[in-house]
Amino acid sequence: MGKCVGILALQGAFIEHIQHLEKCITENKYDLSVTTVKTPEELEICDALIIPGGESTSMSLIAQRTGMYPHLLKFVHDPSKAIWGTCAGLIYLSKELSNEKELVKPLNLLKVKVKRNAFGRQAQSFIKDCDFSSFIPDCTDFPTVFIRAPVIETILDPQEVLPLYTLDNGLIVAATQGKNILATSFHPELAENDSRFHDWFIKKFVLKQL
Ligand SMILES: NC(=O)CC[C@H](N)C(=O)O
Repeated sequence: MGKCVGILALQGAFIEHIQHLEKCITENKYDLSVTTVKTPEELEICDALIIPGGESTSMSLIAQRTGMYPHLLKFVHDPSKAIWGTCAGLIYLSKELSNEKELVKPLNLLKVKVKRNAFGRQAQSFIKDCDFSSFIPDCTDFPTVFIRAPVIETILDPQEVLPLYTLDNGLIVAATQGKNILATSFHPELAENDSRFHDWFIKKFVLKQL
């Protein structure tokens, strides 16, 4: 039976992730299914989990109030699962927050210290063409969306966490940990009609073909 990719749907931009994944599955005939995850039963059937962008404070509070927190904690710490956090998802996966941390109880997985809203507020959001060809073949011009984005301020375990993409000013905005964890401070799910990032995630982290 094919693997199942879950998208945490407590809060935030989960629909866009589903649309990209379904496009990749249809176009490449991957033996994969996609499901939203709001309950422990939905999480149980997943081999991978994407934690979307949104608001990490809200996501954290909802996870605690609905009783999902311990289930998420167990799932993301299982090394057989593929995990990807985008923006608020990156914050929620991290071990340490350097600011605005009062109401967030993170999943304590990604061995980094993260700064929330590192580029300022909503008005300072931006889209930038980024060259991801060092890890996605021929992807030199990915329309990369940053919305009140965090940055990885410190890598706490350089043996395990590798920077994947760094902006010209030296800020780390994407990283991997081991072979199963990906974190991006930007939103590949908001790239219109461009599913190259999702396709790479499927191939490298879910199907482990790369
Ligand atoms: N686009 C986003 O996911 C924003 C993240 C938000 N600024 C937070 O701190 O949770």
